[in-house]
Amino acid sequence: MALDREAVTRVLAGVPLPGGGDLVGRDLIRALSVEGGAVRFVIEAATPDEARTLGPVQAEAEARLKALPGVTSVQVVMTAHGPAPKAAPPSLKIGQHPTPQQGGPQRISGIDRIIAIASGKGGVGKSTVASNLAVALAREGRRVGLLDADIHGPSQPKMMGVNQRPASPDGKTIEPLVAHGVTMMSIGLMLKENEAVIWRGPMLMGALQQLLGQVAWGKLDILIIDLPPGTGDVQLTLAQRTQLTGALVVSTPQDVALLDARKALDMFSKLKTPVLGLIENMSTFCCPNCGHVTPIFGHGGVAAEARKLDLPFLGELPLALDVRVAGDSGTPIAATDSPLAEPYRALARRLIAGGMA
Ligand SMILES: Nc1ncnc2c1ncn2[C@@H]1O[C@H](COP(=O)(O)OP(=O)(O)OP(=O)(O)O)[C@@H](O)[C@H]1O
Repeated sequence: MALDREAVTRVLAGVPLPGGGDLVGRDLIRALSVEGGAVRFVIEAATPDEARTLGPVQAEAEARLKALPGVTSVQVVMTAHGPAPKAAPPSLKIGQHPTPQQGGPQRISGIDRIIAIASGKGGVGKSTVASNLAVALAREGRRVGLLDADIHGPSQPKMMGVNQRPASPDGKTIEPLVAHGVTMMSIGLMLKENEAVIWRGPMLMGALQQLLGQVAWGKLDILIIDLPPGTGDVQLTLAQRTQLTGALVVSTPQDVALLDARKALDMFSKLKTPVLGLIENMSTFCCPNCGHVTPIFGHGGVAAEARKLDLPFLGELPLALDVRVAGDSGTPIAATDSPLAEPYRALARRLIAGGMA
């Protein structure tokens, strides 16, 4: 039987909690995703203290899931409401409380434009678009930065093929890494592998502020920010503190993804962040064997939505096995000579022509 959310939920419902009840019954599971054999979710504790007592529960849940047939990997993140713990956050002091900021959103010196890549729903390919667009823009000669701000599931280190810990010779400035011509930084590079993230609210804002302000980005034509999916703290903090050129919203053509994309669009409108355009990912599926093209998710939905909302439609990106394989291998397809690099090149050129990159 194929692995699915129900099977995973059943296992989690069997993991007991110290004070009675179980992980599912007491509603502690958030953002559960099951992709192939990869299971990811967040355990949301009420307080940082409770998060600490749930350590053994997290380990038990991981062990039980790993024993479930079909599971190849389990990634669990712990979050907590309430005041952030006083204990030192990860090294290089990423994750400190934010410092007060006078005035409204600010520019980052040396960076001409900042574009956030957003999606309403997880798993629609936002990170894939961010990395490929960054590489395609760099191939067009732009000076490009890529900031992975997806605190709960940073995927850019894997997609861009980097895993070194960034250096901080002076203990204050963080030196970004460079991959495929792109200057990059990810919150994932600052955390130890499997380290539980128990930041919420202020700590999260502090971490983001540090990544924007303490990373030695140098001179950039454009900084691309890969946001977490949805409409949460990171999006809010970013729009309130940083002068964004605008946001690009990625969606698949399915109604359910579009429904969530509308929520993201509504959030940007409330935050007064211009939406520069919509992108349809997984538009059509090109069979790697016979070349036949199928609109698996009902191609054209995002273009129609863009027309309806009077927003620019910036392009369609096909669903293709090679795109995923390239992302998994650390060399985005846009960095290769594959014909599948073409739609990303076209997107990059379109942004450059429109003065957005
Ligand atoms: N056009 C595409 N063709 C094939 N696979 C794709 C494509 N776009 C994304 N994928 C694959 O789908 C999965 C999810 O993509 P990705 O991580 O980019 O999505 P996301 O929206 O950033 O997800 P998350 O919400 O987890 O941050 C990845 O395995 C990725 O390789």
